[in-house]
Amino acid sequence: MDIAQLNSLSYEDFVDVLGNVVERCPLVAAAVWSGRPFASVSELEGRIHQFLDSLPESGKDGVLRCHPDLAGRELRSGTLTAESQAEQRQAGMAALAADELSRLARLNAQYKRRFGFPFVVCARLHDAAAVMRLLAARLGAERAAERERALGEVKRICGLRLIKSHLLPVCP
Ligand SMILES: NC(=O)NC1=NC(=O)NC1=O
Repeated sequence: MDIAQLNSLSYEDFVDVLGNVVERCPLVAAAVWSGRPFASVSELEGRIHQFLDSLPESGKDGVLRCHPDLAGRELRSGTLTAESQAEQRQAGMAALAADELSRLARLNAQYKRRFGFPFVVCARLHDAAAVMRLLAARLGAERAAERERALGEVKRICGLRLIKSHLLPVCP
């Protein structure tokens, strides 16, 4: 699908196509539909970023809270979205040893207690060791800075999902 076809979609079809570029937040696609026609998918991506940045802190926290834990119960129960499933598997989350799994679960729980939202990273860009290192390092961050850092990861995940949907050129 090219940008002209995207611009011609009803908001229902637009949300069908783009509803999960931000994990479990179809509101984002539904909101940016108002901004069509987009000159390019990069412009669309920019509108998504603007929408996310415009949210109040509670809204940003809400977006983050829609993200499933890495190697969490949803990966184990097979209830992840297709995108998350592929991303987490690529980062080696389905192949962790028992001790790595329990360390990750402990760090995730510690992170959630501290920040009130889950640790979010663009899993496709890291392997399991890097994920652990990032999580341990970010535990010490200040809350407002960590919220922005996590939202940056949501934007990276969104960009890769736009590429996967053949909408965003590989080298934007
Ligand atoms: N908590 C997370 O970071 N989750 C995820 N990151 C991804 O890239 N895919 C996920 O499901």
